[in-house]
Amino acid sequence: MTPAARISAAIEVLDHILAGQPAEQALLRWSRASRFAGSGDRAAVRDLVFDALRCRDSHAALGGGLTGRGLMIGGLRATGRDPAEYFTGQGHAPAPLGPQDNPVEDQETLDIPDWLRPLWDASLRDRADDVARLMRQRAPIWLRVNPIRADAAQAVAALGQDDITAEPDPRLGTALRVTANERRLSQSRAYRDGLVELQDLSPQLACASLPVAPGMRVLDYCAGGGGKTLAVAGRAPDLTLVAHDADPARMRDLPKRADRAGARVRIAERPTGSFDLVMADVPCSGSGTWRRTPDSKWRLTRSGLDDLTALQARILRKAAPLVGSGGHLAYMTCSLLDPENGAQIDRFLRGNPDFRQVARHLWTPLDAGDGFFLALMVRG
Ligand SMILES: C[S@@+](CC[C@H](N)C(=O)[O-])C[C@H]1O[C@@H](n2cnc3c(N)ncnc32)[C@H](O)[C@@H]1O
Repeated sequence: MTPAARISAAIEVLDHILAGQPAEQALLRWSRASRFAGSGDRAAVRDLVFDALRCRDSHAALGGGLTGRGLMIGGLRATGRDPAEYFTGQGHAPAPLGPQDNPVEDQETLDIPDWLRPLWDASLRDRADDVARLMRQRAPIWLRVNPIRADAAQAVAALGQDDITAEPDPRLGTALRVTANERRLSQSRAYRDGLVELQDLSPQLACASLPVAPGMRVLDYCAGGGGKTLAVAGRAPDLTLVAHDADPARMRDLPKRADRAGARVRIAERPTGSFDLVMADVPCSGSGTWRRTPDSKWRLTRSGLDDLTALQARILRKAAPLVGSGGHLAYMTCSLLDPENGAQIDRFLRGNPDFRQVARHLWTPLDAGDGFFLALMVRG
């Protein structure tokens, strides 16, 4: 496909997304209907669509309006290119520019939804504008080296065999930042043999800070695919690791992932007893990961956020009794919003005087990874 034909395809996909279709579904639908598109075309169209969604309002203003066409025109102007070179109407290129495609005046925006802006500012304070600006960019790809299988140098060498380059991060010995050929990861030997897992830097830093010691009983109360379970698995020997999720189907791949990683994990539908560490990586707005899933930025609503905070409070109520005396409760979100983070934990601590907070941290993209929140509490 020519660059102009890719733009036409992105316009079509974006129009479906703007009409309410989730981004992944709209892309899949387009790719199924476009057998002529090769893997390079599919990746390029995906990038165009996600770049546009990250900067939805500012690109719409630059491109004459909130349509797929407006987003593509605005995106070209934002990067200093002349849309007229692509919008020629020839072949599969979009129709030539007209007066309706002129920029709209006075649309100053940092691409945070209007209703959310006050909450965003209150949550991030003096970092609010800088974090909003970073949310308009692509996120770097991070890997976690699995210490059960390899050290960082061995993992880098194994990735190199598949021409994937990655650099260790000075902040954490197990964190690698991928610098080339990230799309080869899932087929690489290093990944297939469990030397590395895809995991953003911020949750890696959070998991590395948890109190984990040999022989401990650890419960991952919201295990999902097991990203946090496996991050803890490599931290100490002889752990009893139990994974739970209200939706067991979410843990379907966990046994296979654990095998690949060389970790022993027991799945529990109804966890009982007491644990030295209970992790609650709760469902959240995902506002810390909006660089990777930019359509969710525009889908979040006030009532959706209220539903999430109520669910988070219920999960905390259920997880807390499973923490043994002297044990820890680690509450985590990939959100940057205070109602899901600090305010949630303040309310929990007020209602549960047997818990005391020992650490609280909010990572933001200013730290290079996604937005991520951790509150660590001890019981008794
Ligand atoms: C943010 S995801 C977890 C991601 C996972 N920890 C990881 O690292 O891959 C939140 C998970 O909480 C689960 N969940 C939702 N409600 C729950 C509840 N009441 N109790 C336990 N888990 C719940 C969801 O099914 C979802 O898998």
